[in-house]
Amino acid sequence: MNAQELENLRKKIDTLDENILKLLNQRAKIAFKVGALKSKNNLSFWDPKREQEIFNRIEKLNTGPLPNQALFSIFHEIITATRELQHPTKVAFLGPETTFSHMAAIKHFGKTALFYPLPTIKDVFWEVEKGQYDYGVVPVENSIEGTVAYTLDLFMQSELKVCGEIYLKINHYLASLTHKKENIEKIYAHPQAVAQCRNWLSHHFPKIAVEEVRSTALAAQKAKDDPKSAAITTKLAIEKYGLNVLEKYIEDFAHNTTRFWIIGQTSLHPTGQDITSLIFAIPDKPGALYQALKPFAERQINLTKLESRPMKSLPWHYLFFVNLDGHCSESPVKDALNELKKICAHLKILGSYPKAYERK
Ligand SMILES: O=C(O)C(=O)C[C@]1(C(=O)O)C=C[C@@H](O)C=C1
Repeated sequence: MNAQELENLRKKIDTLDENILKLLNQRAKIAFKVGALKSKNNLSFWDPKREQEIFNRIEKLNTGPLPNQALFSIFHEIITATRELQHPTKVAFLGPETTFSHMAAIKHFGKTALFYPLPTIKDVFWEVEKGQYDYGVVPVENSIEGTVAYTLDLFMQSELKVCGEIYLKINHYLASLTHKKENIEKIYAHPQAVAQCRNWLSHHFPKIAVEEVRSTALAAQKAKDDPKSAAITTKLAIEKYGLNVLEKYIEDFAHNTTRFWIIGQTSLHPTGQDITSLIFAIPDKPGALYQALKPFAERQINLTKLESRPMKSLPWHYLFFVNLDGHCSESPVKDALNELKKICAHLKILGSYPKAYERK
C-alpha cells in the first residue's frame, strides 16, 4: 500500500468533513429560527410533509454513488437532531428501556429525543392523552404473529390519532458475560423471543434450561448478574449491560418485522404518500361488507389490510380494521369515507399518516 497516497486521500476527506460540519451548523441555525417561528405561531415542530419534501428532493438530486437508502438515513438523522434543537420531543414507549419498542422510538425520533419507558401500552395511551408526552410509540402488528389486538382495542376508546408508522426488524441476539458457549447453563428470554427462536434453541442448546422473563431487557440484566447464563436479547440491551454477542440473528424467520404506530393528539396534513387506518362496523345482513368496500373499489383506492375483530360489547359481532392508501382529508379517500359513513353502523378514523420509508 502506498502510505502517502492514503494520507493524501484522508486529508481530502478531512477538508470535506470540515465543510460538511460548517454547513450542518449553518443549517441548524436556520432551523432554529424556523423553530422559534413555529413556537410563536403554535405550530407543531414535527412536520412530516416538509420532511417528505426534503427526502423527495434529495432522491431526485442524488447522482450517486451513495444509495438513496443511505442518504435517507443521513438526512433523517440531521432532521431529527435539528428538531431536538428546536424543541426536545418527549416520547413515551412500552418499557423497559432497550426493548424493541425503545429501538423503534429511537429509529424514528433519533437518539437525541427524550424517551420515557412506561409499564403498559395502556399507560402510553393515557399519558399521551393527558399531554404528559408529545407522542407515544406502540406495537401494532408483527409480520409473523399478526395484529397486536390490545393496541387496536385501546384505540376504540381513545381520541388519539395515529401520526406515523415505524418498521423495525426483529433481530434476536444470544449474549452473555462469557465468551464461551460451552459455559452456559441457563438462558433467560422473553416468551415471545423463545417462540421466535424455538428451532434455533432446540438445535444449538437442546439440553439447556430456558427461563422466561418479563422483557428482553430483564433477560439481559439477569445474564449480566450470572456469568454462567446467557440472554436472548436486543442489540441495545447488549450495549447497555456490556454483554458479549455469542450469536446474532438467531430468529427462526429471517423476515421478522414489527410495525409500530406513533400516537399523538393532532391530525396530520397530507404529505402525498399517506396511509389511512380506520375501524368500522356494519349491519348484520347479506352483502353488508360488500357494500362497505364498494366505495373504495369504485375509486381505485388500494386497501392494504382488512381484518375482522370481535366486538367486545356484542358476542359474535365484528368490527373491521382497514389500512388504505391515501389521506382522509383528500379525494378520493374523503369521498369514499363519506359514502361509507352512510352505510355503516360505526366508523372511526384512527388517523392518516405518512408511509414509512420502508414501505415506499
Ligand atoms: O421546515 C421546518 O418546518 C423545520 O422545522 C425544519 C426541519 C428540518 O430540519 O429541515 C425540522 C423539522 C421538521 O419536521 C421539518 C423540517
